[in-house]
Amino acid sequence: MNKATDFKQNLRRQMRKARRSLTPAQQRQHAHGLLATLRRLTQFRRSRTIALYLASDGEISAEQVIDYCRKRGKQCFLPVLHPVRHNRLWFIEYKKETVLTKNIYGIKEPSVIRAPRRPAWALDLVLLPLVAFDDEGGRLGMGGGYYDRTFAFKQSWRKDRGTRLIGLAHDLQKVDQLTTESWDIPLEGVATEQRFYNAAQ
Ligand SMILES: Nc1nc2c(c(=O)[nH]1)N(C=O)[C@@H](CNc1ccc(C(=O)N[C@@H](CCC(=O)O)C(=O)O)cc1)CN2
Ligand SMILES: Nc1ncnc2c1ncn2[C@@H]1O[C@H](COP(=O)(O)OP(=O)(O)OP(=O)(O)O)[C@@H](O)[C@H]1O
Repeated sequence: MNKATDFKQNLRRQMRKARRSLTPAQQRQHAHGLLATLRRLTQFRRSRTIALYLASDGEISAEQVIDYCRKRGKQCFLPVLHPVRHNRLWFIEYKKETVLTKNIYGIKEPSVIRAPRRPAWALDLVLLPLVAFDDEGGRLGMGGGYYDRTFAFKQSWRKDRGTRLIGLAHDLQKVDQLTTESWDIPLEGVATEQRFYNAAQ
């Protein structure tokens, strides 16, 4: 294992532990603050089709955001591990009546049978879970490369077009600078319970 990989693994372990150590009261506060941050964001206000996630492992909860979106008539989608294409995500609409099942990581996701899917590029906004971030759009995920592979098409497109990618995190998950890999897809910014870190120049 090389030095950079070692560094990433250690950072993952450290950050996952830190976010899991938050108390239920802090988690609730952060979830509430996150919605306030997003409501101030033009990119969020303008989006009609939004992908979110169901939190696990201490991730900042997006459920208040989901409730808000539904009230505002925005369509919500959840990532589902692609049943055939290795390490890619599908996005399935998440309605009140959507049946959820646990995936191989124990994360709840919509059951794919007969569910309407949406290709990644046809979403207005994707709110991504992450393990660590910096203020230049760098993102460290769980290590599966799911989001990077799914959004690899963005690298060949003009940067200012198509699906917008914004990370969601607890403010404590911020680091000075992450080393970026050739396959990393940069985020436009990261929203936390405290503020929005804008990475777009
Ligand atoms: N809430 C949520 N949903 C998500 C993601 C996420 O990060 N958060 N993903 C973002 O990509 C995808 C799932 N990716 C994941 C990748 C690894 C692990 C994980 O727990 N890995 C174990 C080792 C698993 C193994 O046995 O191989 C670990 O690191 O402990 C979880 C989710 C899609 N859905
Ligand atoms: N576009 C891609 N094509 C092929 N392999 C890729 C691509 N993107 C990432 N990978 C591979 O996926 C693996 C995991 O990548 P990385 O550690 O950056 O994941 P991550 O961003 O932390 O995870 P996730 O997106 O699932 O939260 C790497 O070994 C990398 O080689």
